[in-house]
Amino acid sequence: MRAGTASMRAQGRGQQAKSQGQQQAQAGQRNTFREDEDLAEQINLKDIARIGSYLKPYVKDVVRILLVVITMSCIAVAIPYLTKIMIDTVIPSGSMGQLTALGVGFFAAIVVYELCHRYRTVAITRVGQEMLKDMRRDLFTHIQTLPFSYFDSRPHGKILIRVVNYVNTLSDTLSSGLINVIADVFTFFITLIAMFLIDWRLTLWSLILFPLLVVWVLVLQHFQRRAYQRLSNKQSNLNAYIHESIAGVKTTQTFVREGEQFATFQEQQGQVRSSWMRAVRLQMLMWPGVQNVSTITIALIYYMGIMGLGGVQVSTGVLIAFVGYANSFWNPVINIGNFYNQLITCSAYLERIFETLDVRPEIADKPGATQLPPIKGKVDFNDVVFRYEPGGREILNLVDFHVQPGQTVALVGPTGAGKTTIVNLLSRFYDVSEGSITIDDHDVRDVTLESLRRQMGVMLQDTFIFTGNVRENIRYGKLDASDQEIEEAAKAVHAHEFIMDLPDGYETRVEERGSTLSAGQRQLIAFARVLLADPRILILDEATSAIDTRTEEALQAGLRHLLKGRTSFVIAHRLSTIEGADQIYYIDHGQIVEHGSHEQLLAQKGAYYRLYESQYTMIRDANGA
Ligand SMILES: Nc1ncnc2c1ncn2[C@@H]1O[C@H](COP(=O)(O)OP(=O)(O)OP(=O)(O)O)[C@@H](O)[C@H]1O
Repeated sequence: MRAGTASMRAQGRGQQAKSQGQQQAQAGQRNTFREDEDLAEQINLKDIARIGSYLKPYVKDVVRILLVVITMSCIAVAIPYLTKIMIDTVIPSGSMGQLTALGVGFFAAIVVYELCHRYRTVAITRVGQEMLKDMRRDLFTHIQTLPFSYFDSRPHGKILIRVVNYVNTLSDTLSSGLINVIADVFTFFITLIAMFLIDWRLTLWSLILFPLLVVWVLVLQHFQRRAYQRLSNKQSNLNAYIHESIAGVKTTQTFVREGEQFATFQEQQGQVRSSWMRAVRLQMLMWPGVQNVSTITIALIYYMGIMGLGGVQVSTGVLIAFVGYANSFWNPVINIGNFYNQLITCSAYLERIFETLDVRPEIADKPGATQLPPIKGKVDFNDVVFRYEPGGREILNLVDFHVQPGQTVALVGPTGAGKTTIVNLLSRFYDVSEGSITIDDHDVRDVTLESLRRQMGVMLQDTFIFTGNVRENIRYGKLDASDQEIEEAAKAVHAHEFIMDLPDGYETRVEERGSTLSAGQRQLIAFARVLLADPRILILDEATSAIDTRTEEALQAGLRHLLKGRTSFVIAHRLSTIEGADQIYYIDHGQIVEHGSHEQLLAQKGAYYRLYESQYTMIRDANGA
C-alpha cells in the first residue's frame, strides 16, 4: 500500500479513491486493524464543495436562516454605533426624549436578536441533521452495491465507522459551522466598513496584526490536518479491532485468550488516546493566537486613541464604539478560524466518506447490458481462469464444463480447491480473469446483475439470519409470499416440524445472525428461503453440512421434486448427499481432475473413489465403535 502512495497523491483524491483499492489489490495486500489507511496530503477542496451539494435540497431553509443571521449581524453592528451616539450626542444634550427613544431602541434590538438566535439554532440543527441523514443514506445504499472484493479488502469495522462515527463528526460543522460562517463573513465586512466610516486611521491600526494571524493559522493548519488524519486512522483501527473481537468472542472465550485480546485492545486504545491528545494540543495553539491578537489590538486602539498617536484624534464615544467594533470584528474572525479548524478536522473524515462514495463497483452492469430472459438453465464454463487479485495466484485454472438445463451438478474436492469460487463466479460476485461463463448462451457479464441474480438461488456456507422472526426470514426469498407459501416451502425442506416446536412457531423472534438457533436450524430456514424464491438455477454450497443425517435424508426426499427442472450446483463434503447427481466434478488446485456420475467415478478408482472410500471407512469404523 505504501509503495503506491506517491503516485496516488499526484493523481488527486478523486482518482485516488478508485486507484487505492486497485493498487492494494494488485499488490495482493489487504488492510488490517494494525495498518493505517492512506490519506491525501492536501485538503481536497472538492470535498468541501461536495458538502455544499448536500445543502442544495434545503436552499429555501438556508436562505431563511441567512436572512435571520444577517439581521443579527446588522443588530450587532448597530449597537456600538448607538452607544457612540449615546455618549457623544444624547448624554451631553441631556434630552430625556432622545434618551428614552435610544433606550427603547436598545431593548427592541436585543429582543429581536434573541428571537433570531432561537430560530437560527433550531433551524440550523434541523438542516444539519437532514444533511447528515442524506449523507448516511447515500453511504449505506452505496455500500450495499459494492462487490465482495471491497469487503474482502478491509476489516468491516473500518467500513462501519465511516457510516456511523465519521458522519456524526461532521454534525457540528454541517449544523452550525457552514451557515454561521457565511454570516460571519458578512459581519466581518460590514463591521470593517462601519469602522472605516467612523475613523479610517484607527481601523488601519486595528488591522496591523491581522496578517500575522493569517500566517499563524496557515502554518498550524498543516500540522493540525496531519494530526486529525492520524486520529481518524487510529479510531478506525480501534473500531476494526473491537468489531473483530466481538465477532470472535466465542473463540476467544473457548481458548481463554481474553488477556491477549485485552492487551491488543489497550495498545490500539493507547494509540487513539495519544493521537487525540496531539490533535487537541495543536488545536489549542490556534485559539491563543487569535485571542492574543484580539487583546493586543484592543489595547492598541485604546493607546492610540487616548494618546492621539499616529494622527488619531477621536472622541470618547468613537473610542468606545471602536472597541465594541473591534470585538465584533474579532468575533467573526475567531469563528471563521474555528470553522477552519473544524474543516481541517472534518476533512480527515470527509475524505474517507467520499472515498467510499467514489468507489465504483467493479462488478456492475456494463453500458447497454441487456435483461437476461427467463432462463432454461444451460450453463457453460469456458476455459475459466480466475485470480482474486490482479496478478495474484490463479485460483481456477482453465475450468471448462457444460451443464444442460435441469441437471444436478456436484462439485467435490479437498478444502480450498476452488469449489465455492466456481459458484461465486456463476452468480457474478466476481468476474472471471480469463475465459467466460454463459447461461443459455448469454455471457453473464453482458446481462444486468439484477436479472441474473433474481433467477438464481444461492445458499451459502454461512447462512445469514436477520433480526426479526422466522416467518420474515423465510419471506426474504420472496417479499410478497403469502403465509401459506412460506409454510409450504418450510414443509418441503422439513423445517416446519422444528419451527412448530419453537416457542412462538413462525412468529418466534430470532436475533442477528440467528444466534438463538442451532446451525442446522439456520440452514433449514435458509433452505426454505431459497426455495420460496423459486430460482431456475440453484446453488447449494455446503448447505446441508450442519443438518443431521436423519433430517438430511428427509430433506433430500423433499428436495428431489424441487430440484426437478432446475439446474443445480451442489457442493458437499459429505458424499452421500451428492450420489444422485447427474455429473460430479472433482476439483483439486483449481482444476477439474475427474468428472462423471457417481458410479463412473467409483469405477475409475481415482481421487473420488479414494475420498469415498475414506468416508465410508470412517462411517463404518464409527458404527463399529
Ligand atoms: N476472498 C478471497 N480472497 C482471496 N483468496 C480467496 C478468497 N476466498 C477464497 N480464497 C482462496 O481461494 C482458494 C479457493 O477457495 P474456495 O473457497 O473456492 O475453496 P473451496 O473448494 O470452496 O473450499 P472449502 O471446501 O473449504 O469450502 C483458497 O485457496 C482460498 O484461500
